[in-house]
Amino acid sequence: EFFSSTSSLEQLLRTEVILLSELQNYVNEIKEHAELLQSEIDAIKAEHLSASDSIESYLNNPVNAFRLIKRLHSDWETFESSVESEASRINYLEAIAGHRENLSYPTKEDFVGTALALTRLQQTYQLDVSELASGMLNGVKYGAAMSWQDCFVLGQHLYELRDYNSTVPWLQQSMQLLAQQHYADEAASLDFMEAVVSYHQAMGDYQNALNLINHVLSVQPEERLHLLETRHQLEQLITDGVKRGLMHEVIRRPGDYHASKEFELYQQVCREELLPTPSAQRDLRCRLHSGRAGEMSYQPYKLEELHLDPYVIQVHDVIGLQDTIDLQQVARPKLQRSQVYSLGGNDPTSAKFRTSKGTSFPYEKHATMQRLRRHMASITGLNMNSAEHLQIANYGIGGHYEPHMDSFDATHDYAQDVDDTNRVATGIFYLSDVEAGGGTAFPFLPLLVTPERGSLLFWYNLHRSGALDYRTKHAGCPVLQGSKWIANAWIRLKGQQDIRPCALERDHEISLPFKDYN
Ligand SMILES: O=C(O)CCC(=O)C(=O)O
Ligand SMILES: [Fe+2]
Repeated sequence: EFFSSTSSLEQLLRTEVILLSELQNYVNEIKEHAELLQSEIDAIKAEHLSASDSIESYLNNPVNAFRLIKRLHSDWETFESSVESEASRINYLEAIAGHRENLSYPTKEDFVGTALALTRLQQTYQLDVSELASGMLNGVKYGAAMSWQDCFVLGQHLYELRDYNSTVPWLQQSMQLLAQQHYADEAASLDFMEAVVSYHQAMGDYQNALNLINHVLSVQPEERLHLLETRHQLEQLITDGVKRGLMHEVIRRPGDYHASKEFELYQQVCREELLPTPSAQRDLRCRLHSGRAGEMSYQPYKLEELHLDPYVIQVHDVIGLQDTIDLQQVARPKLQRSQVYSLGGNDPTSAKFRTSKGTSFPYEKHATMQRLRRHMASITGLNMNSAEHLQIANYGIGGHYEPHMDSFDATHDYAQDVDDTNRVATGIFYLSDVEAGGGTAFPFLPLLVTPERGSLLFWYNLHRSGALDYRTKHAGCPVLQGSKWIANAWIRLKGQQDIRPCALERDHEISLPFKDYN
């Protein structure tokens, strides 16, 4: 599976480079073959030219007569068979068949994944489909433009997924691009547009159906009279304000998280529409923190408070560029599609709401990881003996992790867990910058943390009483541009009793309203 991380997409690019060179070989060979045939054609043409002066005297020459007969008797057959058994074609097809076995190819799941990722980006960041299709983001050109076929295939796919609201703008964009092609006025293009009219009609998107019919009729008013009837019906439906069709039939399931208030908050935080209030920011400080004595204290940490209650900090320049590169390098060959613990079950599975690739290591495995552990210990003062393995993850374009708690609720089966206590705190080392999107969002605070290479984001998931602090629900916003690398350090409660003593008073009420916010 390739779509979920940038690292594995590189393999697909390699596949394409090889396929391209095979195709180039094939083209070179057929060009050579074509040149050979051309020289034969030229020779025969020259012969015909000399014959054209006087056909009779030409044919009266026994040599010419022999040559004509010989050509038609055997040469033309040779041409035919040389076309028929063109070695280059066979070589090409054989080479490609061989590559099918050995090279990396995307699967249907990859295709679905990228299509979903594109619409996720479009929806989360409310991108303009025509801008996105033209390879622009916020007015900046970031990539190649999509063709009308690209947009159509994407729209068709979303249609199959019954995401009609996402289908509409892509089909609309596809038809607009088609109308700009030099072959737009040809019958085949207009037939295609007519077919797309039926899609819009079926969805109940009458306005786009009508616009498209009007366009087709404006190009071929005489030939497409059969559309007048449909046009009339559509106009009637629009005037009557009829709401019918697939778009209106999808019933929002009551538990549809993507339609919830919480999810809307999350998306607003990702878009930076929802920012911390000035009063929440007033008491925040940046300070130098010398860290726990005896640990990595040769240089004070640059600690920035992001939120006081719950306590969230970002510590800048904790590890160097080379460390982040090392960790990516070590993780790269081991990346697997990230798993999540699904509700009710303790078996991890891959899910649409978390698309990234990850792998984990015991800290002892690598000197850089041991350094991360000592930094964590020094900065937080917590006992790292109860830390889980370091988890390194990579998100590709559109990669995200929807809002979740890192700590476990009452359904967690500790009997199946190597550790028997909850995750008291989370540390995220950012191993890369992200060019656009991909922030860590806390919808309830509200807070968006920008990934900054070498920095550490840290917060407590639990109240001092040990109860879950629901305000720390957080998410990885979709990556809009770039490749996001993080290393997660989860610290368990065991062994922290003297460091962060349990509060005796009930301190968790404050976060209860966020428990089932939705
Ligand atoms: O990617 C992020 O910014 C957050 C990741 C996260 O929350 C997790 O892996 O548990
Ligand atoms: Fe998390």
